[in-house]
Amino acid sequence: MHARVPAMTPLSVTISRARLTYGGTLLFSDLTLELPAGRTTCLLGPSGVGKTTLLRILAGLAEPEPPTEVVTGDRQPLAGRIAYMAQQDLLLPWLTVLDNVLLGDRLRHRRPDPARVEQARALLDRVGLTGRERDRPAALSGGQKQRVALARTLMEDKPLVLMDEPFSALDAITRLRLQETAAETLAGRTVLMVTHDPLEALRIGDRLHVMTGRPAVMGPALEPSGPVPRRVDDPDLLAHQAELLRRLAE
Ligand SMILES: Nc1ncnc2c1ncn2[C@@H]1O[C@H](COP(=O)(O)OP(=O)(O)OP(=O)(O)O)[C@@H](O)[C@H]1O
Repeated sequence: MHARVPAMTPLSVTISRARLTYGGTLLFSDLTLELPAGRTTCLLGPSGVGKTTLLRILAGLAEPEPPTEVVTGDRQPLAGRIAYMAQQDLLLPWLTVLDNVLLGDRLRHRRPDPARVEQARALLDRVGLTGRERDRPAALSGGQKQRVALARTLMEDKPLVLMDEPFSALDAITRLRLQETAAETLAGRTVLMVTHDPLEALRIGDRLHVMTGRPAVMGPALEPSGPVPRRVDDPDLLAHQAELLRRLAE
């Protein structure tokens, strides 16, 4: 059975003229990034350039400076409409795998109804963790924990999904599989994903941006054609790979 995240109206989000200073160092100013509705945008760039910080601003976890503005397509605030998968898996060690996936429901003081439990089980199946529902996170490998965190993110019924290197702890084959799962289950969502892997970005991104420098600037969008997930031997993907590597090396 394929678990699909329920359909919802896609939401466009733009962060414009973003500015942030940490301890006297200007990380970026006048940084603008458009996230088209229902599309996956991938953000690449060297370590420390400020990718996570930009994600955290969108998630409401970092305070930007004026004149930063976050504008949504429906002009409603973003608060409460974001699913955020952080770099660390952030699973609660005292909860089972299944209850970690259902954490959002628990936090909203809702007893998960049987349909939600079924959806959580189906998502665990999709990420290859059937049979591990009753385990605690301590019994899982790093990659398995990351898969639970992915299932939890997919379980959240939010129009904007922020993912910070979601597949970094996975072996190459699991990584390819999970990229497919994510691309399929997140279809129709507006997604911003930070990754260090150009191939990953080219497989599942509709738009790719490279962020470089200090203060950081946002490179123009690279838009590989064709539906995602793209095959690793897709000629268009390979053609874009050279351009992406060139931008990263700049
Ligand atoms: N809370 C904070 N207080 C002070 N400095 C911070 C804070 N968070 C991040 N920084 C600094 O801001 C810069 C950007 O960090 P950020 O984590 O956004 O980079 P990144 O591009 O996501 O890096 P990586 O690819 O290594 O995850 C770094 O120099 C970091 O040390």
